[in-house]
Amino acid sequence: MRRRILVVDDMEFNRDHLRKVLEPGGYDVEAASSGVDALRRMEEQAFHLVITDLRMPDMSGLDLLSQVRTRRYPVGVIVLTAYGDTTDALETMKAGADDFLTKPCNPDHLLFLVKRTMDRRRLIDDLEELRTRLHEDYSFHTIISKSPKMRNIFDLIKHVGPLNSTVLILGETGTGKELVARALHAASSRRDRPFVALNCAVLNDSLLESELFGHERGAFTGAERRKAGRFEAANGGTLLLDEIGDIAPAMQAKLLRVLQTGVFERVGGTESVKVDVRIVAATHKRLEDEVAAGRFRRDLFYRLNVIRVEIPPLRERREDVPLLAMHFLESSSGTRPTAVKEIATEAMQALLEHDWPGNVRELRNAINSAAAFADGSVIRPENLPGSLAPRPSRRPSGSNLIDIDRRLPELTEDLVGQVEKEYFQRLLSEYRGNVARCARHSGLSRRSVTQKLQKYGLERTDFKRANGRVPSAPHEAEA
Ligand SMILES: Nc1ncnc2c1ncn2[C@@H]1O[C@H](COP(=O)(O)OP(=O)(O)OP(=O)(O)O)[C@@H](O)[C@H]1O
Repeated sequence: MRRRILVVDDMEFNRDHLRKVLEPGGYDVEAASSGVDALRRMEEQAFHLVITDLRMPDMSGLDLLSQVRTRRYPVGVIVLTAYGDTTDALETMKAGADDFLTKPCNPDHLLFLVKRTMDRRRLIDDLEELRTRLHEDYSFHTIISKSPKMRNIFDLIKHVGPLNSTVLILGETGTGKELVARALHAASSRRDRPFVALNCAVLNDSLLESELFGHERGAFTGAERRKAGRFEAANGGTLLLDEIGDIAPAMQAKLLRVLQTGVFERVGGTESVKVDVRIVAATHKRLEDEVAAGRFRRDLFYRLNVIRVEIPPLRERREDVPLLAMHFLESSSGTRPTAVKEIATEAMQALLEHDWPGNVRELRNAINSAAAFADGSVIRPENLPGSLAPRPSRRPSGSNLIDIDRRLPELTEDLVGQVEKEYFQRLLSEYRGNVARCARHSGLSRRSVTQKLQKYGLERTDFKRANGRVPSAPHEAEA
């Protein structure tokens, strides 16, 4: 589907100019001669983007922007400002514009910003759609993902959730194992009964035993009353045994017995207690290796490994990074006085390139901390934790706000240059140096792509063997 853009300008010449650039770029363009005219058209049909002039006689671009945001039209807005007017540029961003562009517009720059804004908007729409779908389909805890591997897991949850079978969840730390366990519980008929979780790795053997099975009065010093364990607490519901790969052999034997018979005794007691509990076990370890090494009982492994869910690490589903980042940004903004609403392209690039050894938890923490450090409504690369910080040369020098204000056009151009260069590096990498395919993907002509490669000193032959990763620029590799 071609994307629809509404151009708003009181000068016919400017409207025509924008149309001439945007239509060959693959967009459908409608033009309005005033803010009022624009709002009327938006009532009648949906647009993907509005590009508006700032200064217009009846209603200014800022007023139009404020109407668009008040009426909650799901549309990106780019404002055209006069060259060198940094105050206007800042005002428009503060008022909620997605971007601004100084006049006269450079066609390539305009197309680049339009695509970037549309991509960002699409991300927000995807997130909304995912949320609605998750709510409708599963109505369980919010697991944000659009990766095919995770979607297979969603299907699995839907199918095996209602069964009583034991489930083994494998995945690195922070990949969302507990979320999946909760989702399984929510998808079962046990959903109105308790979901109980216990991290088996943090307790020593005897504490773990009494936590799991409870104890009788006087079972050990300090046991003044009978206490039910997690198995009893989870009766009728689901028990998540987290880090199951860390439990000692004696405890493995006791667990096996409960799984076989559904019966156990409290510590210090002789009475048999019978419970109806669905077991979900999780671990970051490769349990087969533990079995092979003699550290984990083979029979217990088979008991647990009835249905198996393997959650991929975040670095193997990088397409989830922007969605998750926006999700955490939105959920963290509720507690802050000034909402941080956006992640600058360069910061998003750093997020996309990081390997995330702590997976989604690390990403959540990074976004929360970056939002706390952000100066305005945008997370910039320098707000990210140290492990993600970009090379110092990318940062705008001069921390003084007035200095930055003065240099905003230059800094913006610089930043756009960096982003554009990275964009073309990624394109080349994705299409292994094939200019025709890069052109098709970006919507630019082959000639424009070739010019960009020359501008940024990119050699397409360097990318012929690249496989999805951006090779370092020659000077960076030497550094
Ligand atoms: N797909 C996801 N969508 C939204 N939030 C997620 C997702 N995956 C993980 N999270 C969040 O990341 C954090 C870590 O998730 P969780 O505790 O489920 O991971 P885990 O694999 O059980 O970690 P560990 O092995 O360290 O116990 C939680 O705050 C969780 O809500």
